[in-house]
Amino acid sequence: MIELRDVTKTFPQGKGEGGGLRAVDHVSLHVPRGSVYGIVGHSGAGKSTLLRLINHLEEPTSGSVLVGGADLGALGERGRRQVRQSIGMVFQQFNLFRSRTVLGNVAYPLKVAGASRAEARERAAEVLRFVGLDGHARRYPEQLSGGQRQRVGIARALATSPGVLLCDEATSALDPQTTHEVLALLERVNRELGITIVLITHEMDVVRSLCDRVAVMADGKVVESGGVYEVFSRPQHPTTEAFVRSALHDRPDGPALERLRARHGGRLVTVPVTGDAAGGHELSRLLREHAVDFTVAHAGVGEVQNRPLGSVTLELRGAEADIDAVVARLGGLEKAGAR
Ligand SMILES: Nc1ncnc2c1ncn2[C@@H]1O[C@H](COP(=O)(O)OP(=O)(O)OP(=O)(O)O)[C@@H](O)[C@H]1O
Repeated sequence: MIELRDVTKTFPQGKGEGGGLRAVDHVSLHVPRGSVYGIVGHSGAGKSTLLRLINHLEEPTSGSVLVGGADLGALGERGRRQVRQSIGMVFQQFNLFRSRTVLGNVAYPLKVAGASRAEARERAAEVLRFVGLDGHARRYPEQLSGGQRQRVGIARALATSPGVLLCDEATSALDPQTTHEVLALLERVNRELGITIVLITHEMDVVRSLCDRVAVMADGKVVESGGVYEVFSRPQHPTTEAFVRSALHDRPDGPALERLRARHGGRLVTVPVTGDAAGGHELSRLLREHAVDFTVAHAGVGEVQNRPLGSVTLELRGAEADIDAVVARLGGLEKAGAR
């Protein structure tokens, strides 16, 4: 649905190499039709610029951007406008017109696209029903809560029946409960309307609950990408590792590990838990074989894409030689805090 081929965007006013700032640096990315694709990264990593390249609010310095097979760079102004109309956008700060009603906000892009007043109002009412705000059509944005405003933002983005929805930190200004509701709505947008979603966020929890695929950006580059479960279970890049740990909260950090050591006299090992049940059986067999006893000292196991993921930190007790044998056999399983 969306393809970026070796895309670079340099801003001339930056202080980087050759006087320019490379906000997006040789990025290639493929977003399959019907997927929910998350782009994560710290502030300044280049996420917003990447999103703006997809709907051609920014032009790439080099490389090409294809949406639905059409190369945006090769299209004329009219073609680009058409492609842009097939892409909806949702913003962190909602960007609603304060002086227009909810219905007026949602009808606005339809009027711009040339719909009659009656058509625009009818379609706007329809999308407002979809987002559960049909009773609020005559209100003004400031009479609504943050979550309701974002639902209006989503309704406005859906009004022109786009094939793609781009979300720029769509839940970052919302509290956890409202975030949950907006993510559930975006999930319906994807599942019921078949709309491809690309969202940028600095919260891995958003990726975990909504996305099928994820790309991690650092310094303008995509440092890692893949299926959400694969990236969560085997992060390769330090930036990814930090994001994943922030969502899973599964391992004791340095100070927590010190407290565990003070509390538990035996040897501490951290063992990953994945969807692979065989790994769990292997662990209990090892402990039994070597007559090593255990206590759970710390655990963080949840679900990612409906499959278990996390880790447990165990205190092992038994003869030193037996514990050594278990720890050695854990081999591929990760040892942390072992002493
Ligand atoms: N129009 C512009 N002119 C000059 N520099 C820009 C422009 N837009 C972005 N940049 C710079 O490009 C880099 C990437 O910015 P971008 O907004 O894409 O990052 P981001 O990952 O979205 O960060 P944030 O989460 O803070 O929005 C930053 O160093 C930023 O200052």
